[in-house]
Amino acid sequence: MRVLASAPAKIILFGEHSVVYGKPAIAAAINLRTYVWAEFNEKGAIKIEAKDIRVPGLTVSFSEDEIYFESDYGKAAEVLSYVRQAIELVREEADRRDRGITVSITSQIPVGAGLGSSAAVAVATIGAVSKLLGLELTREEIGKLGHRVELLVQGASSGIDPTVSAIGGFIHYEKGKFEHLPFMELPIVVGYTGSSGSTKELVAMVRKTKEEIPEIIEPILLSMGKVVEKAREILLSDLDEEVRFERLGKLMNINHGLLDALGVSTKKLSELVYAARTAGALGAKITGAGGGGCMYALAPGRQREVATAITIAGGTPMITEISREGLRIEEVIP
Ligand SMILES: Nc1ncnc2c1ncn2[C@@H]1O[C@H](COP(=O)(O)OP(=O)(O)OP(=O)(O)O)[C@@H](O)[C@H]1O
Ligand SMILES: C[C@@](O)(CCO)CC(=O)[O-]
Ligand SMILES: [Mg+2]
Repeated sequence: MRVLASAPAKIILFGEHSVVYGKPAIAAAINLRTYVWAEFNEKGAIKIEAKDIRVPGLTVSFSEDEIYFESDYGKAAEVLSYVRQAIELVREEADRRDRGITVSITSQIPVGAGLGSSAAVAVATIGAVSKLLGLELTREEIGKLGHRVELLVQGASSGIDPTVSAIGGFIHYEKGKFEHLPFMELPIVVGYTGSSGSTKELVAMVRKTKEEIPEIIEPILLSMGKVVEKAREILLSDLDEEVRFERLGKLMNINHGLLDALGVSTKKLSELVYAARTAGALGAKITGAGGGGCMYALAPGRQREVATAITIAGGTPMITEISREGLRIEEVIP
């Protein structure tokens, strides 16, 4: 039997980092996907084929049943740890720790770019392997297992990324609980700096600063939570679209400033943010963990101009759409 599952990337509209400390956040699944094939192998081992993963300084290539690391083994093992943990967790849930499983991954999501590649690969792997082992899990349960994978690998995770990747759509998330927000098309442009940041390292860096100067960092996290609550209120209001976008844009700019204060922006991210605002975006901010990766801009009627400004500033614009669908079982071959 072979199973193909896929799971989407996400953007965090408001509340990254503060969500790790129990504050709310708002996120949406987007139309870039990671695909995972899962099948049994007779060797009782876990085998991972990650055909197109690109991590600076590391090349991993694979043959039928061997994995070659063209750099140090430690780094390669670390890169594949989300997938390995996802498989191990599902084998445990199914009480089939002995079962040999081969997974093969292809992905459209840039890695370490703030678009939730770690959550998408974990969720798609859990989806494919659980189906293979005959476990009946809901999307919500798969999101929770994805959260456990992120906790095991990163040490800290709010769970928002695996939740939105598993269930799809547009959500408000707080302390493991989510609420679907009304589906709406937002006129946004995502700008990719081309460089990556490690969520594990950025979350650890914020924690260290918080421990050093809690009297300064805690009020920032509190403000971020308030920005999210205000954004939710605006999204659920019946305000006129123009006013609504203008207010959301202002909140995005405040949220970006607060993230910058936490130290997770970079020169390039800020350049793309300011280029977008200058080209007429109502708001622009980092999305995801930062340290490189992506920003996004809200630009009703100005998406083309903002995309051009991002290109001129040295970034790669992506016009993305919100994906209603989360985890999908694409194919089951008996
Ligand atoms: N296609 C893939 N195959 C295998 N592992 C992957 C793949 N895509 C991502 N990963 C794993 O996820 C890691 C990147 O996750 P990380 O959380 O640091 O960034 P992200 O999820 O892309 O961004 P963010 O968490 O800010 O949304 C990679 O180093 C690798 O371990
Ligand atoms: C930085 C962070 O808040 C979002 C990463 O997309 C981490 C998390 O919520 O687990
Ligand atoms: Mg991640």
